[in-house]
Amino acid sequence: MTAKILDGAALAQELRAGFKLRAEALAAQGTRPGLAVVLVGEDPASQVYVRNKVNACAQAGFHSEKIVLPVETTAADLLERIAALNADPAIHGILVQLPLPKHIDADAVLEAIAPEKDVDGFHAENLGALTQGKPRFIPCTPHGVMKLLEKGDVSLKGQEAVVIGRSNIVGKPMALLLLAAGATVTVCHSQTRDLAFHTRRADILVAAVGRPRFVTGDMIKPGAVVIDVGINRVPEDQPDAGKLCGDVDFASAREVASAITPVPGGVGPMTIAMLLANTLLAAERVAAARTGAAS
Ligand SMILES: NC(=O)C1=CN([C@@H]2O[C@H](COP(=O)(O)OP(=O)(O)OC[C@H]3O[C@@H](n4cnc5c(N)ncnc54)[C@H](OP(=O)(O)O)[C@@H]3O)[C@@H](O)[C@H]2O)C=CC1
Ligand SMILES: Nc1nc(=O)c2c([nH]1)NC[C@@H]1CN(c3ccc(C(=O)N[C@@H](CCC(=O)O)C(=O)O)cc3)C=[N+]21
Repeated sequence: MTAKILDGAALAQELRAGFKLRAEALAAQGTRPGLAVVLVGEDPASQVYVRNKVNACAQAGFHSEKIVLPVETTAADLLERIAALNADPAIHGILVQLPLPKHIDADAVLEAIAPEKDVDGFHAENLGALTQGKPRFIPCTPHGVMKLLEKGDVSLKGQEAVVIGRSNIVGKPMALLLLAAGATVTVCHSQTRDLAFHTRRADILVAAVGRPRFVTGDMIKPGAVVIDVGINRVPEDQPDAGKLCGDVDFASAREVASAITPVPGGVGPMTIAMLLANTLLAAERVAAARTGAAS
C-alpha cells in the first residue's frame, strides 16, 4: 500500500483565503487583526518560522509586528515588552517564540501574556480551559493536526490514538484534543517501555519527538494514519543531509500507512494557519465586546 498524502500546505492555503475575507470584514468595521511575534536571540530555525508567520499575516491582511531582541535580554526587559503589548490596542495576539534562552524562565514569560491575547494557548488559564473542554484558544500545532484529520475524513471515535511526546506545546494538548474527539489515547515519552508495542497498536499515530526519522515503517500498524509533527534537519551521514525531515521515516512509513503527512508541507503550514485563526478570533472578540458595549 502507498499512503494517501494529507496535504497541509494545500489545506492551509485554503483556510488562509477564508481568514483574509474575515479580516477584511473586520477591518471595514475598524478592527484590523494584529499579531506580535517576539523572538529572543538569533536561532536560524526560529528566524525562518518567525518570517513565515509575518509573511502569512501580510498575505491575510493582518497587521503584524516582529520584535527581535538580543540573546542577552533580561527577563525583566522581556516582561516589560510583554506588558506594553498587553496594553497595545493594535495587537490582538502575542506569540513569544520558544525555546527562550536558558537564563529566562519561560513559564513566567508565558504567564505574563494577557490570556485573551495568548494565541499560542500556552497560558495556564487557557490550558486549564482546554483541559475542561472549554477552550479559549486551541494550541496551534495540535489544532492544525485535528483540521488535517477532519479534512482527510479520518474518524476518531473509539479509535486507538498514540501520541509520541508529552510537551506542553504539542504532545499534551494533542492528547487532550484526540481524547475530546472520542479516541482512546496513549501518550508515550522517553521513559516508555517498548515504544513499538504501543505504536503498532495505533490507528492514528502522532509523532512529536524531535528526532529525525525516528518512527520507521516496522513500528506502524498496516493501514494506520500517521501524523508527523517533527521539524528536523537530516543528519550529515544520511541521504539529503541538511534538508528538512520529520520524526517519521517517510520512505518506509508510506508503504505501511493508509495516510501520512509529509515534511515539509504537512503540519508546519497548518500551525501557521491556526495561529492566524486564533489571532482573528481574538480580534473578533475585541470587536464584538466593543459593539456590545456600544449598544
Ligand atoms: N510542525 C510544527 O508546527 C511544530 C513542530 N515542532 C517539532 O515537533 C517536535 C517535537 O517538539 P516538542 O514537543 O516541542 O519537543 P520536546 O523536545 O519538548 O518534546 C519531545 C518529546 O519526545 C519525547 N521523546 C524524546 N525521545 C524519545 C524517545 N526516544 N522515545 C519516546 N519519546 C521520546 C520526550 O520525552 P520526555 O518528556 O520524557 O523527555 C518529549 O516528551 C520537534 O521536532 C519540533 O521541532 C514543534 C512545534 C511545532
Ligand atoms: N511560541 C511558539 N509557538 C510555536 O508555534 C512554535 C514555537 N514557539 N517555537 C518553534 C515551533 C516550531 N514551529 C513551526 C511553525 C511553522 C513551521 C513551518 O512553516 N514549516 C514548513 C516549512 C518550514 C521551512 O521551510 O523551514 C513546513 O513544514 O512545510 C514549522 C515549525 C512553531 N513553533
